Amino acid sequence: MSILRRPLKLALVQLATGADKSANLAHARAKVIEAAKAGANIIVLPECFNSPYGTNYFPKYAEQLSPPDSSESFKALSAVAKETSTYLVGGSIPEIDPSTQKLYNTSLVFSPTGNLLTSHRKLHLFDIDIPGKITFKESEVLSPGDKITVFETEYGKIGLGICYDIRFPELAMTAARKGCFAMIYPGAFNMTTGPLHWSLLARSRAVDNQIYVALCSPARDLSATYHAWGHSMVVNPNGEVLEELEDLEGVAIADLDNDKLEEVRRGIPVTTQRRFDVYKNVAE
Ligand SMILES: NC(=O)CCC(=O)C(=O)O
Repeated sequence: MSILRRPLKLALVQLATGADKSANLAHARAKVIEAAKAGANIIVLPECFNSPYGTNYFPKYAEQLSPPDSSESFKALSAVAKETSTYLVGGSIPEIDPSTQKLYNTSLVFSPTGNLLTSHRKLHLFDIDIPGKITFKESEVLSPGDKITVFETEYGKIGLGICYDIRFPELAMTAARKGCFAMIYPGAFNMTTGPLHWSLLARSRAVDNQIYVALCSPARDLSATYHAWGHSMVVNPNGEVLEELEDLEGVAIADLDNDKLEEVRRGIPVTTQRRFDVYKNVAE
């Protein structure tokens, strides 16, 4: 059963990023502090918040995450989580595993004391080809993760995915069935699929599972090679958009509570009406 133990404020930082990693980290710190001052308890940064988004950038910006001291981004995220006493879902960064030399798109989550709570390597790589619109192949340089990520907070359990992961309902459903009250996705949709599917997918995952869903994008930068859709948003368990930004930098803050979760589940009790006796193995 998904439970949100007490009300919380969730902040999405739709960050303007550039090519200078240290400047991106400093800017992220300033915006996290701004969100914390506005009362946020859990703060989310976008996908690839410390680098431009593109397969040619991932190897150049990749950091080794172990030991933590070897990662500039790990240290910066941990420090600002501690400084603000907030949970910080640190968007994602390109990671290199020194033992295999494989690269990953990885999200780090920190507790209010600055300790690493969990990390998620993007499970489903963004490989698409829409002729005349967009071709992107993360798998040219990245490897996929191999686990579902759920982390515990004082508010309850939260599931974590990265961007393209939202297209796979099985991930959100598994997390919801493990008791998560929310799914959080740092993401960076584009100008083709953003208008088509960004909001639809967020609302679908929320309605499928009767949970909160949050998507956090970088701000749109038309001088970059990849134009992010923006539109960071928080959706409630009824599929209603609570907060949504446009394309520019900003911070969206939404109030989450358990009453809404319970009300929606009482009214339309799909969580208890599922027929797993009929569709017990969807992978067949
Ligand atoms: N960074 C991504 O995974 C982009 C996903 C995306 O744009 C989509 O349409 O899916």
